[in-house]
Amino acid sequence: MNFGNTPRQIENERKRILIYTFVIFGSTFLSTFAVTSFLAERYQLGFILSFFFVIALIAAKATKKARHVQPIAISLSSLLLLLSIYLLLGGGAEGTGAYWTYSVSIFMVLMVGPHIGSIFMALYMVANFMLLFGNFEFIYPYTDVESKRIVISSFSLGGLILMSEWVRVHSYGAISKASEDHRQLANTDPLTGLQNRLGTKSLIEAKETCNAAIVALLDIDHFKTVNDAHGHDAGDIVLKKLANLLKKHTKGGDITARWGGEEFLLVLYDTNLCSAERLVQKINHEFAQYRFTFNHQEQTASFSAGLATMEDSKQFESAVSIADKCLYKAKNNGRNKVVSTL
Ligand SMILES: Nc1nc2c(ncn2[C@@H]2O[C@H](COP(=O)(O)OP(=O)(O)OP(=O)(O)O)[C@@H](O)[C@H]2O)c(=O)[nH]1
Repeated sequence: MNFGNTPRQIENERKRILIYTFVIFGSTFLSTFAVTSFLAERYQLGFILSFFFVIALIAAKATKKARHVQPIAISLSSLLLLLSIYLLLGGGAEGTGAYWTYSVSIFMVLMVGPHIGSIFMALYMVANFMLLFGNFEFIYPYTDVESKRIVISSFSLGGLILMSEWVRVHSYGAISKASEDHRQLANTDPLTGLQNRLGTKSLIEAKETCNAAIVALLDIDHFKTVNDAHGHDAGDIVLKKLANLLKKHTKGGDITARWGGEEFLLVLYDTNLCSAERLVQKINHEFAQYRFTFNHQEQTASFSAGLATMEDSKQFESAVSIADKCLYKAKNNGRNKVVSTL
């Protein structure tokens, strides 16, 4: 059984299963009681139950095809509300119909969830109260004691099911949020707020395979000397400055990551090697121009970069490896350089 990954998909699959459950149990009961009603010459009840049996089968077929099952769930719940009212009114077989409305009303709420379910349950309760205490001529002649028992038990059952649905939805929301927060934490570099390796790989995997891009690997030059001269906190400031520059110069769809230590990675979409090289040169220039002040001393920093083309997501690892070779050349050629496969 696959419930999907997002809260929406999980909720959709939950409803799909509930509809199938209704179809399996409902159609068994409906068909059995339809036959017994016909045999007992309760033709109206027999026809109504047969109608709901057919509806259950149609719902099963529609649910199989539908991507989003909420409209089917709402339609079924509306029909179940009508079935409850009919059973209350007619009394089913010798007044037992009212008791069947308990399970029908539970299904009605479970299928649509607590928000819309509250409306259906409220309508059911109002109908229940009005029909049983309204002294109407057309309703099955329940005794006073029966009416009170049915109203009280259906109200307490309705309240309980709504409360448990609200608790389920809210606790489930909290679990989803906690799991999303953990996923974010696992995919993000805490110092710079950029993607880390894990986050980058999952973003790459999520992309269409045909997405071509340019991969750029950037490494701060002589970063150890910044740490040694001014301390680790000063080094962190340099890392954050470069991270902010990378964020500033990249677009929403691009990937900006801290690849490790003083190494950064860009995956630039909708561009070519030439334009990407110009962009990295521009970032390089801006970074080199920046004056840091550590312990009343001015300090500059630079980076070297290597760029390679990635034809599709599957080539990511090999593109990083080629970009790394270009980066190595940039370092060997005196640093503060951008080298591509051009
Ligand atoms: N401040 C700080 N330093 C870090 C962090 N991660 C790695 N480093 C430091 O980055 C330095 C990397 O040094 P090297 O690999 O020798 O590279 P480099 O000094 O930049 O020299 P080249 O790359 O050859 O130009 C090491 O001193 C690490 O301790 C970090 O999160 N914060």
